[in-house]
Amino acid sequence: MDLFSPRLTQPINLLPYDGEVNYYGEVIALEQAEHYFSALLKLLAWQCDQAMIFGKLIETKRKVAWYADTLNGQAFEYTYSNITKRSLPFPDELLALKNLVEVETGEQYNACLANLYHNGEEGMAWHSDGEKDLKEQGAIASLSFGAERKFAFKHKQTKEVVALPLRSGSLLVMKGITQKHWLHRLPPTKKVHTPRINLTFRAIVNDRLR
Ligand SMILES: O=C(O)CCC(=O)C(=O)O
Ligand SMILES: [Fe+2]
Repeated sequence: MDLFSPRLTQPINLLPYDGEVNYYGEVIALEQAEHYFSALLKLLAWQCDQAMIFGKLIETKRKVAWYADTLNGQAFEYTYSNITKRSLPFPDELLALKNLVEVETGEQYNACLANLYHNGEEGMAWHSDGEKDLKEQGAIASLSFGAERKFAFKHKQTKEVVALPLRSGSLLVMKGITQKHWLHRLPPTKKVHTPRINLTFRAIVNDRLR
C-alpha cells in the first residue's frame, strides 16, 4: 500500500470486528473536489432537516437535500427521524458522482442524502443508519467535500471508538453488519470555521413507491 498517496490503491477496513467500514482515501483530486463543492452548494435544494422527537418537531441548523431514482416518474418516500420525506430526481452533477462511487465500490445505489454543515458547530449525533427503508446490510457510501472533519464509530456493546479525518474528495463505505453493531457521528468542533458537504449514497428498498 502506498501510504503517501492520498488515494489508497486498496481500501482498508477500519473496524476491528462486527462490520466493515472501507476507507478509499481521496478518490477525487482537490481541484475537482472544489469544483463539486461549489456546484453542489449552488445546485442542491438545501433545507433544514426536521425530526420528530417525543412528539416535538425539531429543525436542525445543518441542511439536507434528498435525491433518489424515480420509478415511472414517481419519487421515493423515505422515513427517518419519524418524518417522511419525499425525494427529488437526481441532477446530472449528482448522477456523475453516483456513477463514480458505483465504479469505485462495485455496489449500486438508488438514493442520496446530502448534508451541509455550515461550520464546525454543526455536526451529527451518534446514530446508525438502520431505517427500515434501507436495503438490509446494503452499502452506504459517503463522499466528502470542503472542510476536513473528524468522523467516529462507537461499538454499541464494547464502546470501542474508531475515528478518522474525512478530507475533501474522500470516500468511505459502511457495509455488512456495521449498522447493527456500530454507531457513527460527526462530532461538533470549535476548530472548523468553513462548510462541509457530505453525500451519502444508499440503496433503498421501498415497496411504498408513490
Ligand atoms: O456527514 C457525514 O459524514 C455523515 C452523515 C451521516 O452519518 C448520515 O447522513 O447518516
Ligand atoms: Fe449516518
